[in-house]
Amino acid sequence: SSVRLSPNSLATLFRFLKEIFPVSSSSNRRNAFRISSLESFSAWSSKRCAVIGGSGFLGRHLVEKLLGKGYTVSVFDIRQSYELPGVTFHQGDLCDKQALLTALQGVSLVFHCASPAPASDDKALFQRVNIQGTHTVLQACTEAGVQKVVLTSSASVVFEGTDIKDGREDLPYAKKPIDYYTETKIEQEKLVLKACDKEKGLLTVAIRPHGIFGPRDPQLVPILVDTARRGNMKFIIGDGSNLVDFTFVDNVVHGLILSAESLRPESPICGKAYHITNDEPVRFWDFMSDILVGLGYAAPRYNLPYTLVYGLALLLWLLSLLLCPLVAFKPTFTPMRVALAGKHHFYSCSRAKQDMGYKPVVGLKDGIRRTVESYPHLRHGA
Ligand SMILES: NC(=O)C1=CN([C@@H]2O[C@H](COP(=O)(O)OP(=O)(O)OC[C@H]3O[C@@H](n4cnc5c(N)ncnc54)[C@H](OP(=O)(O)O)[C@@H]3O)[C@@H](O)[C@H]2O)C=CC1
Ligand SMILES: CC(C)CCC[C@@H](C)[C@H]1CC[C@H]2C3=C(CC[C@]12C)[C@@]1(C)CCC(=O)C[C@@H]1CC3
Repeated sequence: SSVRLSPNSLATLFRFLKEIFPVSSSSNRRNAFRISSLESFSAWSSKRCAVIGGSGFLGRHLVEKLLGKGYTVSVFDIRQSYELPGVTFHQGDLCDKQALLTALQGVSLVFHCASPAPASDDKALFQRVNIQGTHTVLQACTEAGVQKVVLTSSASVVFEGTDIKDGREDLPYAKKPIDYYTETKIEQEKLVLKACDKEKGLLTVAIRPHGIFGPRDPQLVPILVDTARRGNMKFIIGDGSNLVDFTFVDNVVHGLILSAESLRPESPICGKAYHITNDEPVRFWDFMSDILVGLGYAAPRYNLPYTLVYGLALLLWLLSLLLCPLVAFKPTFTPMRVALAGKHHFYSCSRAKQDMGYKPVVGLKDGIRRTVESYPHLRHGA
């Protein structure tokens, strides 16, 4: 195995030597001599990673799993939401290259999981963070001598609001993305995949999860419960037969780590995108009902025609735009949510199964149960 020299490699080597040759007991010294080749240096440094967006929902689950697998983790995020032994926090904006460079010292693997929340409708913010910011992340990775970048993209990059059944990765990117979030996730994925360059020693891959749920998820369950508490979860949009992928967070984490560990110059995954889901498409409204009933709320019962609800959502959204200088209101049923609730959108994971041996580690039923149990404060009557 080879070690690529980078502007940071001397500092990294120095830290490595300090770690394996501490001034200490004779048993430590014996250990130090056991790990004395360049190969072990390479193995050591490949266990040092950074999680950009590590304070977020997915990022934190990823950090916890990485620690359990013996990685040393640096978190880079605009906010610090927790503390954990073994994790170094670097608070900063990913558009700030200098701040990133500090966090990437000695790191060989970067997971990029940061994005503004999809519910925000701030075009400029999405462009700045997801496009310019990702460009800055890639520049910083190159300068810091990072060898692998794993992006959390989204299966939505191919979703235009019309049915997708068993969609594969070769579907074209959405020509009319449903919102700014999706529009900028497309550009972000393109940037990261294009940056894959074996000659320069930077390998990249994009993981595309869909509908992530699990403990501490800040959007799916809280939005659902909020809608139910306001008495608006009585209706099923469309006939209720549309199949959708929801992905338990542990499966996304598994896919991310698997891809990082499979990412080598000779691997077929370099510069490619991979769908990672639970691989168990489910009726959208059955999934919502399972969560609602699990938390003590009634399941939606009355069907409404899709086009009627979509039209109303569009009208409300336009009104909210027109009236925003006078009254600030955010409709629950945005056109994007209506499309996600009323259309088929499920994806094939066969590429991930074939190229990296992906298999979900937690089934849907189990994932739902664990999620419901993790929200005692959102139970009906709590
Ligand atoms: N949740 C889902 O269903 C899906 C998510 N994804 C992708 O997975 C990734 C993680 O999503 P998720 O965990 O749900 O999102 P979260 O919002 O929980 O996590 C994202 C984290 O990134 C931080 N962040 C935002 N902007 C910046 C910035 N400029 N610099 C540094 N950090 C920043 C956020 O801080 P703050 O909260 O303060 O903004 C947050 O801590 C995202 O890339 C998302 O696009 C893909 C498919 C589905
Ligand atoms: C009010 C109800 C009709 C729907 C409530 C649930 C929704 C909040 C969620 C159902 C599908 C989810 C989803 C995402 C966010 C939360 C939902 C809309 C994403 C847009 C998150 C970011 C992505 O990359 C794609 C996701 C698709 C599914």
